Amino acid sequence: MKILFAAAEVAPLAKVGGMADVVGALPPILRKMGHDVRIIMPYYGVIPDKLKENPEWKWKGYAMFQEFDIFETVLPGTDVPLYLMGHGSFIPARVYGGEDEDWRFTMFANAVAEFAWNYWKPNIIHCHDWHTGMIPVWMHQVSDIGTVFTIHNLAYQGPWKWFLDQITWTPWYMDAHNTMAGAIKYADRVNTVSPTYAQQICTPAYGEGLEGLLSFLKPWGILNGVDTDVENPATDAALVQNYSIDTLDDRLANKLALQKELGLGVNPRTFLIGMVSRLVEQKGVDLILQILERYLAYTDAQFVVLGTGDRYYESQLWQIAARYPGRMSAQILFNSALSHHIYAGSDAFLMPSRFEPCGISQLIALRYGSIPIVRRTGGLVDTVSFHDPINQVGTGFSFDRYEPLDLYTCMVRVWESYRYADAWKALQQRGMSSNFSWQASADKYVQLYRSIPGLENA
Ligand SMILES: Nc1ncnc2c1ncn2[C@@H]1O[C@H](COP(=O)(O)OP(=O)(O)O[C@H]2O[C@H](CO)[C@@H](O)[C@H](O)[C@H]2O)[C@@H](O)[C@H]1O
Repeated sequence: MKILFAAAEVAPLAKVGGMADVVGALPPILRKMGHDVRIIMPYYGVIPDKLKENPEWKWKGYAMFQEFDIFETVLPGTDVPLYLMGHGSFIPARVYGGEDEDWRFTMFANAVAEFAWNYWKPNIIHCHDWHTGMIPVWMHQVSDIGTVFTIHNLAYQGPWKWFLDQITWTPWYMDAHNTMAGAIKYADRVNTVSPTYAQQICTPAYGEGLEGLLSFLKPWGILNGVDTDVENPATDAALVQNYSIDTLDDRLANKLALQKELGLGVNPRTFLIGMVSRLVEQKGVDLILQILERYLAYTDAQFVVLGTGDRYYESQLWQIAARYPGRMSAQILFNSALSHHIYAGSDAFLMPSRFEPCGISQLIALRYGSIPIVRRTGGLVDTVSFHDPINQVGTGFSFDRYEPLDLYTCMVRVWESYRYADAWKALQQRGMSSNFSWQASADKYVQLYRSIPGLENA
């Protein structure tokens, strides 16, 4: 099967969150399974520094009255052909933001459609989030190119139809009020990234206004995986000490190094909670802010947070950290190496999300032996099971209601459980041996592609 992945983020070249991990990890596996998978993404100003060789110029096309260039290279560390769509609006060193964001990504979507019509024709274009949402709308009447639309974040729905009408060609049949709604309505198949979230978005509580459409279409839920080559504590070059499930005691060196690196009190037995996250409403930061000071006052725990996002959350976390020197560190930046220090050095990993399509951070935490503390929602339900110390089952701690008290009591429970070193070690080992490799997900994506009429045997 010929499959073209189109996305705004692809790891390791341009990553803001988990979508980049997915689009960076799934194509190499599908390629190993024998499919001709290629990726297309915008040629951001940050990319040239991350490539060893200059990409080769291949083709010039036109989209929304703009000329764009197509360059070809391979996704670093893989044999997956990668096409970079070059246009002046993508040169600034950012992925999202800016006043032209809606226009810029709609033009990218249009360029991908032109590319697929005129340069390399796939059987399927696999689109990710609203940035590529107009592709299924335009391809709706093209019989030999199918479309799959994957929802990573339903909260961002892209430009409204009236704006699309002004900037681009919206087909006469497009009966949808914004880009995301159009993608959902006209894609041949729609999925999201976990079975539980696939059900939740069919309800008003999680559907972001699209629950009617979604409950009618019943999206597939295919769980994300984790890239086991990249996210591997036994080989991770960012760590001061590599370790595995069999050499778990070696892990401690990473905790001591993290405490030192971030100016926390260096003590092997002090319970250390880590968090690596976009600092946005979705991730439950408001809940944390309501209880954090009380928690730091009641326990001796340390807390490290790495992330960027909403200015209010950034400054609140920073201010609390300033009030608790040696106990808390707020790192308001994006830094992959530091994120790995946190996964490897923290005892527990906090993710009290308001909603969570799947979540990759908790999967990385499990692999690195940091015990997830999660709210039972979306993909967190499907990936973290409740720790029961008596029966020695489960991989993490969770709470149900989106309430500060529920998070607080859960975090106190975790702090107390940490004192039982043997049970804690067994819990870490169960987490580290859970299997969330991409292969199972890749098999399901192939099933999804083949469920499109005409592609049964492709
Ligand atoms: N400041 C920082 N520095 C370094 N690394 C950082 C960082 N902030 C975040 N990261 C990294 O970004 C990734 C976050 O991925 P998640 O899937 O957990 O959440 P996200 O909401 O971004 O993804 C969305 O898309 C994915 C993919 O489908 C879904 O799993 C998820 O539920 C959905 O919200 C992790 O690899 C994490 O380590």
